[in-house]
Amino acid sequence: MVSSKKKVATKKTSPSLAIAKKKSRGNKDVVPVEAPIVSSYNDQIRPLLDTVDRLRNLNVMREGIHLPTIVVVGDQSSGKSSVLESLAGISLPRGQGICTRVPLVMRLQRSSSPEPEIWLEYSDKVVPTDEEHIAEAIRAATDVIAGSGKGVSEAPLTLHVKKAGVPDLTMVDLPGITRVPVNGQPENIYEQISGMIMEYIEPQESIILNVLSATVDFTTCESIRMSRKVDKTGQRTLAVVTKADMAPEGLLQKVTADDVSIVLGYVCVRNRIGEETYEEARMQEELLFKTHPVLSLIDEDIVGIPVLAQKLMLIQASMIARCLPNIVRKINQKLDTAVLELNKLPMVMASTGEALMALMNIIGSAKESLLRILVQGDFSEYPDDQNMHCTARLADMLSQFSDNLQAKPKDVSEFLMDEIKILDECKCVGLPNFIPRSAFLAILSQHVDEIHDKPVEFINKIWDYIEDVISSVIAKHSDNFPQIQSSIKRAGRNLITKIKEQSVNRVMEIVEMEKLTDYTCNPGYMKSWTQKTSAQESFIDAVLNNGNKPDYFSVNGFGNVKISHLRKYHAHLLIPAFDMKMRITSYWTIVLRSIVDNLALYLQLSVKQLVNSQFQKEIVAEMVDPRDGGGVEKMLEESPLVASKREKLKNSIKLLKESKDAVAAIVDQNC
Ligand SMILES: Nc1nc2c(ncn2[C@@H]2O[C@H](COP(=O)(O)OP(=O)(O)OP(=O)(O)O)[C@@H](O)[C@H]2O)c(=O)[nH]1
Repeated sequence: MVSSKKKVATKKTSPSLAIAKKKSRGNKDVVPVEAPIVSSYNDQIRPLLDTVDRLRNLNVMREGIHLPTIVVVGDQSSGKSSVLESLAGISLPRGQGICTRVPLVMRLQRSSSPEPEIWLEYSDKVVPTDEEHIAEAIRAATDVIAGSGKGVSEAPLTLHVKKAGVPDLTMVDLPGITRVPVNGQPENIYEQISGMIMEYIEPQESIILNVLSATVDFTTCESIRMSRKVDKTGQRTLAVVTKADMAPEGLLQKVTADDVSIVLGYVCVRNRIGEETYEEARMQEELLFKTHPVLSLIDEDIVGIPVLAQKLMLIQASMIARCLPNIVRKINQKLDTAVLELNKLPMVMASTGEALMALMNIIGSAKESLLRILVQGDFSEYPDDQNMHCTARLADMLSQFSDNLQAKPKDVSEFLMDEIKILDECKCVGLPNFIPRSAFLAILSQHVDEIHDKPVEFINKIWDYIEDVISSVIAKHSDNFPQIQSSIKRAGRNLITKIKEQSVNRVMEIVEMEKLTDYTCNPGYMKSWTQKTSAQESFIDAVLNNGNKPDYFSVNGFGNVKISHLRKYHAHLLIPAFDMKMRITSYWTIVLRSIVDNLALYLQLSVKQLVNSQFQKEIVAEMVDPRDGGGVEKMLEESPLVASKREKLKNSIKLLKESKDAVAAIVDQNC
């Protein structure tokens, strides 16, 4: 009967992940008496599995190294736990509704002992159990981890099964995906479960065992949607179709059509039902696929738990062989980085002298950094942080200030009126064509008052910026001494406050000086004044003599200005007013430039002084100040942060070294 059966379904396994050997359905001997994953255990594969197992034992995943793992996913009640049970020949919690509420890592290990050893591990606890009580023990452990309700938890539970007839195969069973929370489940149950599933199936090293119930349309399965997100082409997805007995019609078409693109292929199974023993269940499965009028048409290479078991073993072995070189590389890389980081941590200091030395080193290296970024324009230490490219940022700020200072102010009064008013107030008995110096100084003072705040604002902004820079440089260089960071930063802040005060005074002096004296040796002044004043005669003519009485007149450097309001003034007031306007305009341009120049030079000088001497002095003074509990002494106590960092790094190094040893044999063999 078997030989006459038409084989229709084709297998889609990739050549590297070849399927298990065929078995005759007529031969009753193939029904396993123990767990089904037995038979051909390849001696070449065994060392690979052992290596990964050792790495898993060492918990190398803690270091962010993913190991090849079979991850079982499926919609709720699709039969995930039943499949695992069938594979391992043990009872797991099964039923309607959510049973698996935490990631269950199932580690099957072949053992030569006739007595199975079974134990659970979770939250540093080891709970021995036996075949009859596994389900109960898992339920109890799940309640401890995820609470007794219906909630889920990300903390894994590991079930070790050391038993004759099972190979080293590690699978992770995850909670079934549910869209709608059932009674007592949190509202975000879907997000919680799907997040957990994604975390397990995302690594390229994971093999996705997608459990699909024959009773549903595969294209609507949430687990398919999720696995396709991380494995678009289905290269690392294998589908197990459960409940073949419940929905035999159309199953053949479903697995043949492969609407959901599963490259590693499908295996249709019938799990244990009710109180059947595993032996009975396997026999029933065998019988079902052999005799059922529809199911018997499916290719025998893709039906039954024994086929699934063989297939998984080969897929896992092949995945391990493929991933191991990369795992070895990652272990070495992570080990190197951890050793380097540990070496960078400061020594534990035994005396004040050592602490002082360490402090001087911090100050010295911070000072060097500041010198490079603030004075020399060398930002190689911070290539990607533009804020720390200080000379450029300071130049930007200066040029912005210069533009802002020299921006033409909006004229509040009409053309020449300020000058006329001041001249009128400064008039005295004397010849009319002399401009009183007091009038010129008065108008100059008016101009200075208008811009007075800008240089002060600028200098404050500059020091605020430098304070930020100093603070990040200090933080970087004292990273290993968090216990003194606040004192050093305080010293930096105090220093900037002092410098700011001095600078503001200095800047105000620079500005005030401009009020008192009108002086420049800049030839540009005479040139500009001569140019501007040459239009004086025609201007006066347009205001006073032009019969057309024009309302506007074009003045060089001012554009078309209104002149109609000036007709009521006498020429002996208009002429000096025009002259004074041209003088003050020519002079003011020079004053503004000189303010910018002075500030720029002053800034350079103060930054240099800050870095070269004040910085070091201020920090040392702060750190040895006994009022503050002696900052240097604080360095003797290792900060808890560094201590825990040191501990963590040491643990990582130990684990990575052990992992390196664990893979060494395999690496040597393959070299
Ligand atoms: N008839 C039949 N019933 C099955 C088969 N596989 C599983 N079941 C039943 O389907 C129900 C759900 O199976 P489980 O194995 O608990 O499903 P699960 O996906 O682990 O469930 P959750 O972890 O709660 O999402 C149980 O009552 C099983 O007995 C099968 O092949 N045939």
